[in-house]
Amino acid sequence: MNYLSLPKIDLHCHLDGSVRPQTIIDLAASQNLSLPSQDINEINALMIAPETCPNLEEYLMRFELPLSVMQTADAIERISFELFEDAALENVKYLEVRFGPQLHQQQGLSFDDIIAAAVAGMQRAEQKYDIKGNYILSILRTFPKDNIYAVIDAGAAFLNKGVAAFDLAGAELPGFCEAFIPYAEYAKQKGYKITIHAGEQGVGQNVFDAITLLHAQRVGHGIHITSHEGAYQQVKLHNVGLETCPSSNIQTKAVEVLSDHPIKAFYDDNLPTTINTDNRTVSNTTMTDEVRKIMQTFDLSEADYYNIYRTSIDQAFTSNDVKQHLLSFAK
Ligand SMILES: O=c1[nH]cnc2c1ncn2[C@@H]1O[C@H](CO)[C@@H](O)[C@H]1O
Ligand SMILES: [Zn+2]
Repeated sequence: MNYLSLPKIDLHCHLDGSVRPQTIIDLAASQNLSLPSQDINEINALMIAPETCPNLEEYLMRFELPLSVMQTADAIERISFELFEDAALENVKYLEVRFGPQLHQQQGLSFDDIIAAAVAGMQRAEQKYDIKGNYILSILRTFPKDNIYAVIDAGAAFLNKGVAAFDLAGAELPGFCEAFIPYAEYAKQKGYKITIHAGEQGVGQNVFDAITLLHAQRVGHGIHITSHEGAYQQVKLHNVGLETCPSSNIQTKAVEVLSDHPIKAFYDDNLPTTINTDNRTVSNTTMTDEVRKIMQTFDLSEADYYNIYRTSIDQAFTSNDVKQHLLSFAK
């Protein structure tokens, strides 16, 4: 099977976790920032999370270095373009990228500038390559909540013009959802779609809460629904898309080894299961690698792959026109 040439869809990919190492070196030089090293291999090693981190927090430390160079509009535009370019060159036909606008204000950029730059980079790539995309705005769960409405308001101007959805990311504690009910409600009213990181490090109850309290239409990872019958049934009942990210799930110890990943059981039980990268640099992966790993580990056929591809189309936060275009690549 030629995994590179398969048409692919990535619904869960973080901008700051997918920066090219060489771009970090270039941007640090042009921004007069000092780096721990100028050697591309050492920069790469600093950004790639170990094969198994003790926990999600250890994994999340890898984002500091890329974020240090992502504090200007030009840098964000470039990194956004390059991510869509990298994906297009491996036949990703549709890509939803998420990032946290709150993480890009170290030099005073406004939320509007930050979101506009990310969208502009995506649109430049859409002109050049056969790829379409949308942005998802991630709120950091561990950050002060005082500017969440401002992020939602700034992003609302880009809805249907490059921004599609609202997300919660960062460290996952049991019971985190309740504190975010008013923000998810507000985002929904403004017209955002909703996806929430849940059931990754935290308990299955978080997935149940994300669906029932925060209107999640998809969940990031969702692994721990395996040990929570109520959450499992909610996913099934409401056709909630499971954005699984196999390599990342091993690194953060959401699962021990790939053969233990519940993705095949989810697929066999007709849950809306998708394959995604999470972080191309931090997880040292590509969509081609993720698809290959899952297909080989679980002995999936080409027909199985296209079932998953069609589920990704169904779950994508995009227009019917784009969905029709994506279906044209399906077998
Ligand atoms: O797998 C993950 N689980 C939870 N949070 C994550 C994951 N990957 C990245 N981020 C967080 O999302 C922020 C915005 O992109 C990143 O800076 C990182 O803190
Ligand atoms: Zn993620």
